[in-house]
Amino acid sequence: NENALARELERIDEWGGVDIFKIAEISNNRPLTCVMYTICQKRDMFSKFKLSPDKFLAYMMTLEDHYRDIPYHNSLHSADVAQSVHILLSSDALDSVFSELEILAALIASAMHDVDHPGLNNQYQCNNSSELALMYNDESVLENHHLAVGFKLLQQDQCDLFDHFTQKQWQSLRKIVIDMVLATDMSKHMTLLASLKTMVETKKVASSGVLMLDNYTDRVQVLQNLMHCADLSNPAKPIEMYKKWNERIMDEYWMQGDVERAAGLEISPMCDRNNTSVEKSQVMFIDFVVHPLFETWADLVNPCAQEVINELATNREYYASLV
Ligand SMILES: CC(=O)CCCOc1nc(Oc2ccc3c(c2)CO[B-]3(O)O)c(Cl)cc1C#N
Ligand SMILES: [Mg+2]
Ligand SMILES: [Zn+2]
Repeated sequence: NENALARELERIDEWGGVDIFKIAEISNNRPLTCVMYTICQKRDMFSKFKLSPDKFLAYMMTLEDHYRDIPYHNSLHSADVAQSVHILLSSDALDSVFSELEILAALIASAMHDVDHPGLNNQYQCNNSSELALMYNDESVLENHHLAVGFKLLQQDQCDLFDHFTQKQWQSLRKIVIDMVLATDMSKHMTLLASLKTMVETKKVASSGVLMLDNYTDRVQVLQNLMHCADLSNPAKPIEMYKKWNERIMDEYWMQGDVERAAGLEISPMCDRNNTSVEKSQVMFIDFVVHPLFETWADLVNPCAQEVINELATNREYYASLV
């Protein structure tokens, strides 16, 4: 079934072009390793950075093994985010805006960004004074954990993908990955979106139509918002995929609610299986979070994201019609 896998991965450059669920089925449940290997091959990363394919595969499989077998935050989701990041990075408005190292860092960040997610969110970690909340002082608890695990695994001998990098290359890659994964903490959403809006208002565009980003702060802000868009891209994908992702996130949220109810804790938003309207939650999530973010992103890379905005609007109407 290698050629079945190759065929399924052919449309990896298209938004919604790849059925991650099918990739998981035909790859013996290695969607993250397959998607990351394919993307890095297509972007010629192995020769650009002299990456060892063996170490790359060893690291990706180890990273994939450290995603838990939970309904949503498993390696399917990180494979999906990696593919979405790959496509968003290919927007014409971002053509040759980011260096190859920044692109590599963005891809590594997407693969790493939810590793070892316990299926119990930051609110639960803090309310429950968990080991992780204690470790990270209630600040972006899970996101700090994803990074710590992701980088720790890199240190294993057979996985040490960047051991030949110069100090400068390694420090640059590490800082971008940290800044991008920390930005996936939803408590940072409003700040991130505000910075994106400011950037859109003051954006400098070259005559060729590509964005002019002349300092690290601006560059990393675009990468952080790009990653955040990819992380929240389910509602902007073909409806059949969106519905599957939605079932999975609700299963995970309801499992958390069951744990909170049993522990006598206040049940987190959307986590009470006895009184959550799935459809209403999605309409609100799109109206208050996803659409404002994608609309601003579309303004930044105008007109590249128009098709994505249309898909999001169609999907919003689908759920609104069921409310
Ligand atoms: C059908 C979907 O659209 C599922 C996307 C996630 O659905 C939500 N996610 C939310 O917040 C997070 C967004 C990103 C992430 C996390 C939480 C933890 O790890 B992660 O980086 O994947 C909030 Cl507040 C609401 C919904 C809803 N519905
Ligand atoms: Mg996360
Ligand atoms: Zn995520």
